[in-house]
Amino acid sequence: MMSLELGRVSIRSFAYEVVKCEVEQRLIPLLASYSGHEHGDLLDLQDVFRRFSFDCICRFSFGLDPRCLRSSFPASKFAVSFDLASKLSAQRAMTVSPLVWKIKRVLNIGSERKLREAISMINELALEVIRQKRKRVGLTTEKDLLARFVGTINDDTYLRDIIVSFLLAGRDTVASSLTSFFLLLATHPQVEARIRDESDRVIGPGRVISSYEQMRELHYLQASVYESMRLYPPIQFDSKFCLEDDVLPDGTFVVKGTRVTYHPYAMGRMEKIWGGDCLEFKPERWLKDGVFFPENPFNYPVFQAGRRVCLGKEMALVEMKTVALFLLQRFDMRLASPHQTQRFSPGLTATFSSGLLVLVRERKASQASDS
Ligand code: HEM
Repeated sequence: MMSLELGRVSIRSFAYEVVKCEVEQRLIPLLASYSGHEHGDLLDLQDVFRRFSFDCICRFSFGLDPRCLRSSFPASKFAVSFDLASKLSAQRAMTVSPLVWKIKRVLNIGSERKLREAISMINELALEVIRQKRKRVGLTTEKDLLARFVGTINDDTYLRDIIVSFLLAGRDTVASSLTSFFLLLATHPQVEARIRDESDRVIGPGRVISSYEQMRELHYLQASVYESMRLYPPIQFDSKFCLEDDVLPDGTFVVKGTRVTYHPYAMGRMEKIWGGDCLEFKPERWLKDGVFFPENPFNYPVFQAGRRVCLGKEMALVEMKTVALFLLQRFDMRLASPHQTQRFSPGLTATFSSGLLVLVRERKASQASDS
């Protein structure tokens, strides 16, 4: 049901409207307020994109606006509880023995107590949003996911779990993909220039994209986004547990109960799949005669593959491409420490441990239209 709904053009257009509004009304003004400080304020783009993606996914899923991206950088209760719950869950997954957290959970102490409190805060807020939404059924023309489902799903707890899983799935992943994309653009100015050229050719010099449909013609941009996630997949590895004895396509026998892990980060850097230049950032590898050509998803499992493929893939691509188009047209960004090696923090989603500090400069009107 959810995949059918997300496959509709109307929901993709709605995703585009949400993202465009957040970009124009919050992201651009925020970056503009940081531009012009030649040696001045550095902006942590990773933090900005986390706030941005939380606002977007909440508006898309619930029709709720946590306003995390206002320039005062307010801390939303919802976002703080989300952060805490994600961090504590990741820590659980990394403990040597699950026995430790299981005992803490039974005794309701330490990290398990904090996790329980954070989850109940999220659940309360989510249920309140659902109750409010039910009151408005038939009275408004809201287009978010929740509004599409309140009429057909009567079980509030089930509805809450669907929506919360969307927030979880669609926040840090998008923030991570945007952060590494802008890192790669900052270190590959020739790719940045080609994205601007393509945008000028398809959309028009100095003009901003006006519809979701226009985006389909931007093949080089699509290739750049895919290429960036090949090198920096937001979910670097993922595990599944085998329910029954099984045999993998290469003939490997897997006994029931085995944990099987696939590793998109390693796969994205394998010569066997991508050739000798696998470590280079080369969007061209995704183009045939200038047209984007997708790789077999089993070789590129960034959104997973098969029946449990990511349901928000299109929304994620819309978000990334919209942000790229608007920001590249308006700003130049330089890394504060161009030679710094980025290290990842431990966690469920790839995050740079020192953020991504940049200097922002607004492009002159002439540059923006002649690029
Ligand atoms: C670049 C951004 C994203 C990446 C790389 C990504 C990747 C993935 C991956 C690898 C999975 C499979 C996880 C598993 O089964 O263990 C997944 C599942 C999922 N994703 Fe995404 N995702 C992204 C953005 C989004 C967004 C924006 C949304 C929501 C609008 C979303 C919604 C979902 C949902 C609902 C599932 C669960 C599907 C199921 O269990 O059948 N994702 N995603």
